Amino acid sequence: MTLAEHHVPGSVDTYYIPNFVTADEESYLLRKIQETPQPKWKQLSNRRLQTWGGDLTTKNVLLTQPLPPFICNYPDLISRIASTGAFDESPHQRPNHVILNEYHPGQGIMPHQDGPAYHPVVATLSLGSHTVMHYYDLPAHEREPILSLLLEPRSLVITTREQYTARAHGIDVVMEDRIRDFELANAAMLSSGDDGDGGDDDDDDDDDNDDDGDGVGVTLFPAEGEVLQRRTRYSLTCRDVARVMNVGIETRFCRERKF
Ligand SMILES: O=C(O)CCC(=O)C(=O)O
Ligand SMILES: [Fe+2]
Repeated sequence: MTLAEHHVPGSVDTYYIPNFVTADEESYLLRKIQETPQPKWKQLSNRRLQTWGGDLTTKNVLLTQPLPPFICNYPDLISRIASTGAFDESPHQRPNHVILNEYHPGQGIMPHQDGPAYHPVVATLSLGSHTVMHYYDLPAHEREPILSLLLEPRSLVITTREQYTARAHGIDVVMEDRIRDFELANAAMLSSGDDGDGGDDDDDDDDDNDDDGDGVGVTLFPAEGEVLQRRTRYSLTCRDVARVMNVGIETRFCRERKF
């Protein structure tokens, strides 16, 4: 696979990979996430989150902690992300920091930028539900998005360079997404015929669009017409913090396992 094959048409520095993890891997990851102890969660006003890989100091140094085995060993998510080539020019050639966000239907994240602590590449895996991610020119408030992507469950979206440094991104606070309200830049890249229920699917072909000619897989999720009801979505936002300080004993960013 080359990253270029997954370039989102009309975008700057944005890549979309459907079915980056299998339905079985998704179920496993969701179970592991449910099993994490309550105190690991940080409650924010409109979502809750966990931080894996360590905490950032006020000077943007990562005090490294080991990443959980369920993103290093099985599935080998970190290596799989590294193998896309997206992190080839980042300081550690792979993510060393992951934010897990949980969004219930009706929750989202205000348009924002991810800031200077990270090398300007972010890879985000969606689990459990779709969402629609909007990208904005700066300043972001009260502007129409310049790019909108439907992020399917199990998909990976990668933004790099200018898309990272010169734009904001956000998720609307809505219970359902009216997919015709936005031009979805990745419409022709979506998987199809996949009911998203964690069962086995036979559509491993990334280019397998639906047949109705408009490129949007309208039967992907419980959908009435062109409205996609949101379910609870978990996202893993994976990035490389340039400056690290090893405070633990195991700080090799799960580099050693090869599959
Ligand atoms: O949930 C997402 O896909 C985006 C999360 C995000 O933008 C962040 O954590 O900075
Ligand atoms: Fe962000």
